[in-house]
Amino acid sequence: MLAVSVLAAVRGGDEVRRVRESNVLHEKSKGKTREGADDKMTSGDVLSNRKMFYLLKTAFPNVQINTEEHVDASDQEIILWDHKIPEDILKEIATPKEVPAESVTVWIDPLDATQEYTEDLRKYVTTMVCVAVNGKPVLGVIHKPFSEYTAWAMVDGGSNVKARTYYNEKTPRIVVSRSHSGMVKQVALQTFGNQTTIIPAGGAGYKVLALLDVPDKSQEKADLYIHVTYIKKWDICAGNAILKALGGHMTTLSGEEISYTGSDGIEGGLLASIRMNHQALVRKLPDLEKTGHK
Ligand SMILES: Nc1ncnc2c1ncn2[C@@H]1O[C@H](COP(=O)(O)O)[C@@H](OP(=O)(O)O)[C@H]1O
Ligand SMILES: [Mg+2]
Repeated sequence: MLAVSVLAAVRGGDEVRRVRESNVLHEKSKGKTREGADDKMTSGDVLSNRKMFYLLKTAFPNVQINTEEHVDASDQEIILWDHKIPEDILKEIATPKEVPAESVTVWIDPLDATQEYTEDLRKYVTTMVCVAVNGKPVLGVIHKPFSEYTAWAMVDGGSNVKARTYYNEKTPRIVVSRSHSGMVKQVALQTFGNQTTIIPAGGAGYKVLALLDVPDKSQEKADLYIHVTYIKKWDICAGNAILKALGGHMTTLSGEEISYTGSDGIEGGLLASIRMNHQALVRKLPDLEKTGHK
């Protein structure tokens, strides 16, 4: 499943790159977010979604797959998997685990940072696949199509990415949304003081990678990732799985674990950290309901 997830992220990424390079994006709005921003979609999102969905669906017909973009019921594409498992995965994952198909939920984000994609800010764009078992994130893949970099990890399995050696817990550099920010800057400065550096960036995948030891030159580094507005599970599940596999945490702002079954969205904001006392960070954050910062 990890091998198929990596392949799906890479193949989806090929579509994302091809559409961007053609300069014909067919940009549309799917509607508005709760905060009134355009919820955008392009041919890059749709074509990537189709490739990623059918690769996973053909290889694993019995698992629930939740994708950001709509898949037409009349479209019965079959995309075969060649059953090749890359060497690095074989080397890292010594003991595969079997789970019943009914316990699995797959979350596909065919193009994270669509807003930035339309602005041609390529470094923020990722494709992501996440596999949850009984709602718990287990496998995560984040792929950067314009750098051809892929990070993957499996909880209690292995990974091709690791944490950095140092994180600044006192005055952290905090990566936040540049296009769905809400009151995140105020919350961050109120919690950690005015010395704290805020790094606005696109994409939830990009922001999780900012916390890790990623060789890609276009990747900024941060110590924490905070989000305060509504967000969808395909945006965050892969990052959550990778952080968890590496000993980090992604929770709501009040420290609750996120369950990756059922509804598509989460209301309680996000706090992502690694090699820090996550619960102590949660205690430091203001209660957003009370302060009206939600
Ligand atoms: N308030 C909100 N409502 C809906 N989607 C949101 C959101 N805040 C963030 N997202 C989605 O989460 C992803 C990361 O957001 P950001 O770049 O602002 O940090 C983007 O996904 P997509 O690009 O896949 O749509 C964005 O659309
Ligand atoms: Mg998307």
